[in-house]
Amino acid sequence: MKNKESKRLFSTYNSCIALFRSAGLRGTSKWRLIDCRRLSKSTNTRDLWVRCAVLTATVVFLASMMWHWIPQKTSLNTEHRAQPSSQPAVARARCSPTVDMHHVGSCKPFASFQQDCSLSPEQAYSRILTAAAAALKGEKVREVKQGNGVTLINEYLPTNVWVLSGDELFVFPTCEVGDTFDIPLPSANRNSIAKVRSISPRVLEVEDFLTPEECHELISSAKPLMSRSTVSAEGDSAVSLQESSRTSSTAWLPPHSHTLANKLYDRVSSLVGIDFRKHEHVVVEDLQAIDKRGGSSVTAWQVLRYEVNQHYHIHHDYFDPVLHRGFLQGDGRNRFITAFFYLTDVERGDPRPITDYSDCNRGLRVPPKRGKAIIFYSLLADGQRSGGLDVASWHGGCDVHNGTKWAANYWITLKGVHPQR
Ligand SMILES: O=C(O)CCC(=O)C(=O)O
Ligand SMILES: [Fe+2]
Repeated sequence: MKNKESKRLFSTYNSCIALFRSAGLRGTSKWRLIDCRRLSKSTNTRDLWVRCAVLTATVVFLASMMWHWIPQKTSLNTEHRAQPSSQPAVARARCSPTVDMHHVGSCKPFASFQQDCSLSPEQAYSRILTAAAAALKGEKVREVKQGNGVTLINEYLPTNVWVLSGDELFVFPTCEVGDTFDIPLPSANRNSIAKVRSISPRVLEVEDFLTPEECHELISSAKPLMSRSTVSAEGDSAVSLQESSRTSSTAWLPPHSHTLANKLYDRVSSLVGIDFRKHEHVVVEDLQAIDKRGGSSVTAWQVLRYEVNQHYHIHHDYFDPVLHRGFLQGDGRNRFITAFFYLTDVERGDPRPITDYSDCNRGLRVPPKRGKAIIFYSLLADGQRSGGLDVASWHGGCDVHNGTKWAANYWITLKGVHPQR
């Protein structure tokens, strides 16, 4: 009897273990609820089998639920990660139901547009082109940009957009001093922040636009080529004069620095929101563009060096039709944007104004800082084709008090403009 009983207990225990094993589990003493040893000691065998079967079925059921749940959770994660590429989260945030449309550089909208946020970004973009053309009475609308100069293709429209007609070029809207724009610089694989420093003239400042290594490379390429800076003679801009108003030294960078210059060409293009390659009437100015007699091959970089007490008195970068009539004949070229770069930190004794309207104690000051870019406009945004000059763009480089100031000019020039005064 004892033997029979122990056989029964043994077989109950084994069956219990077998059941759990088939469910991929272990019936151990740790798991009180499904402890095979305890179950096998029970005298009511049928009851034991029923309890054991119910427990096993529960465990199998729970296990299979978990089995399905884990892969499901993983696939949800995958979907979540995939979201940015299909862009619904980003695009929805950009979908403003009301979009104000502006002319280039303008802070006042000329029309508003009710957007259907259920449309795809492409459809939304093509609808705004149509709406802008209708609002502009059929004018040929070319492009719609955000405030930072980025074309709004494949994105829903934000609250404010800038509409470009014909061959109009993007101009930063300088609505409030301190406004900032996130500027993507694909050629540098990073973004920069452009900060509005002045509304009129339009002046924006961008910290760390150039890396310290790039500043160093521009300086060392220019160093052996420096000569006294000149100004264009009134009446004949092809004639360069040494004047007491500009006492710095200048070098136009030679082609051996083209690798850096080419890289920076694209970066400056992104900075000002204009694809230079796409517009025939946009040229970056090099020495030959100014000097009709030709000259050696150079890039668009004009590097400047100011020693103590050297300066460039206030002036305009545009060519005034009254003073430079000869120069403006031909292809009617004039400076539109000055991109100006500081290549060194100039030691600060007392604060020194750098950009100024009348004298060095008044006006907007932009302290030199290595890598910083300044953008300002010499032509009015709405006068790009007529050459509407922005008289407010007076500026200068004040006397350096301490150390050496290295800087560079990069002029974005338009062809075929007809200046008015
Ligand atoms: O050096 C500066 O701060 C200004 C230079 C300048 O305005 C120029 O070279 O046209
Ligand atoms: Fe200037």
